[in-house]
Amino acid sequence: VVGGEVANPNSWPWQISLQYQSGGSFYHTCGGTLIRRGWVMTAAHCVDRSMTWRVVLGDHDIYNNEGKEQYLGVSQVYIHPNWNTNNVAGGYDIALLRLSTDAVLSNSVQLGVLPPSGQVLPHNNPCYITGWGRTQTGGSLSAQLKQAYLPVVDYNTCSSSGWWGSTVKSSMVCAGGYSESGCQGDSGGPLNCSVNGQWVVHGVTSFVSSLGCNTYQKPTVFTRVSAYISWMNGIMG
Ligand SMILES: CC(C)c1ccc(NC(=O)[C@H](Cc2ccccc2)NC(=O)[C@H](CCCC[NH3+])NC(=O)C(F)(F)F)cc1
Repeated sequence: VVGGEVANPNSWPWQISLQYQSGGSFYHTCGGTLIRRGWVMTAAHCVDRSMTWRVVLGDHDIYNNEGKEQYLGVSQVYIHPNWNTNNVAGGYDIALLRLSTDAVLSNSVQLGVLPPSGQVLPHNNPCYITGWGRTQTGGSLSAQLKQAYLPVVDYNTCSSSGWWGSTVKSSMVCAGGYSESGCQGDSGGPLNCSVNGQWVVHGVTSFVSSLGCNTYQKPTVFTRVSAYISWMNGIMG
């Protein structure tokens, strides 16, 4: 996350850290959202290499154990069938992870609320991106979870020339586009939008400009969760 601030610990209790094993250690690679006690939603581009994954719930500082963390294995990865790893602009950047054991819910570990199928938010709807991603283009990951205010940029604006043009599809959500943005390592995490006074996870962090994370008029682009509700229900049952 470029800009914004460090979040209050566990104030986004559905945010997870997706980590891969290398040698004897695990490393943060993406964010995700706990959507059922046994299921995590993330980006397809996060899991299109087969690795040994783990999900960390209730985390704040990814480099220190503060006692509220739950470390769960991943028993199955479901990548959207239309995802094309060579074309993030094609959309379908969404995947579900079946956890090897169910999460134990608490103040620090809660389920994210998903939108109704088809819901599209208006321009400037208040949202926050959260994640442990780089804090500058080419920078390093954030040790502590960060948040940044990223209001919705409607499709009409986001797909206009000078903005993302035809790279962005209506199955995506744009947000931000000024000084705050997502960045590498935020992928797969939630776009948390305020709808009728409730936080709803409307996006899965997908891509930023290859010119740099907080590029002017290239808002962070998210998979629009409300376009994939029926696919997810088909997988999770
Ligand atoms: C034109 C279109 C096909 C397109 C192609 C690539 C991108 N962006 C990218 O590829 C930038 C590259 C980058 C590197 C370093 C610093 C900043 C940006 N990376 C990204 O946007 C990666 C997703 C890559 C998926 C493709 N394997 N996502 C993210 O970094 C995140 F966190 F914002 F979600 C954006 C659009």
